[in-house]
Amino acid sequence: MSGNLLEAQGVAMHFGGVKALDGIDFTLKKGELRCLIGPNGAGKTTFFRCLTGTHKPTHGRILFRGEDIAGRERHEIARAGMGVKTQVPSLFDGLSVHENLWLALRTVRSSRDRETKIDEVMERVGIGALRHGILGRMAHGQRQLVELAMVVASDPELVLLDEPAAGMTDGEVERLASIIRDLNRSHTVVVVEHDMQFIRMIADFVTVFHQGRILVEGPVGEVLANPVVRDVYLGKKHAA
Ligand SMILES: Nc1ncnc2c1ncn2[C@@H]1O[C@H](COP(=O)(O)OP(=O)(O)OP(=O)(O)O)[C@@H](O)[C@H]1O
Repeated sequence: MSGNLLEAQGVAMHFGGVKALDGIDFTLKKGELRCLIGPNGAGKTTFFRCLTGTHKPTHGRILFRGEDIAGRERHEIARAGMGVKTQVPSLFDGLSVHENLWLALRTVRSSRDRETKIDEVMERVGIGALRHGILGRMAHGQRQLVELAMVVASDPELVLLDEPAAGMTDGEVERLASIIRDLNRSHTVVVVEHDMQFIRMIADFVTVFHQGRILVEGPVGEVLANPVVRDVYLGKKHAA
């Protein structure tokens, strides 16, 4: 056993002739907050989808807690302890935030325990004021926070967030950044994001994707100052 929570070994994903991923070796330790960044078309979303079971990789292994999950169904991967924000299966627009969380926590038998858990999750994500708000009437940013609360409620070992700051106001982005940092005290977190301002707010360690490969990884300050990374973002030619 390597001691890694997640390990990708030689993961490739081909769509016809397009090599969206071309041999990804990636490791993540328990307790990390890792950001996956890279320019458009770099392969971040494809990698995320391989991790969560939306795509079955063409080649390679994905070990989660030591077990190969590559190609498994999404619900099996979720059950193994991965919480994914883009795929919240049971969000009801006609119900309130409290009602949605109540349903999400139906495996908690005792009503009192369930209420306690709901309060805890709402406080953690800072949505106590939205408790009785109807989901379908909420602004985009508020809804994003509710979706995050649904993921937190399931108490996954690993939280995967795909562009969580997309479409949020500056204030909401700041709040989201502090929620994610707080969440990382108890959970391992992976964030796919191309908003650099947001990356600077939350990241310690980043992995840069480029043309289906990992170009470089390291501490955020070092990586963002790397001239090769800058060139890739500015679209200058670079032989990876
Ligand atoms: N379902 C698909 N069919 C064919 N090609 C695809 C498919 N999904 C992704 N690709 C291609 O794979 C490459 C990587 O795309 P991907 O969406 O993973 O990049 P990304 O880094 O997430 O980009 P962005 O930041 O724009 O979301 C791109 O060339 C894209 O066109």
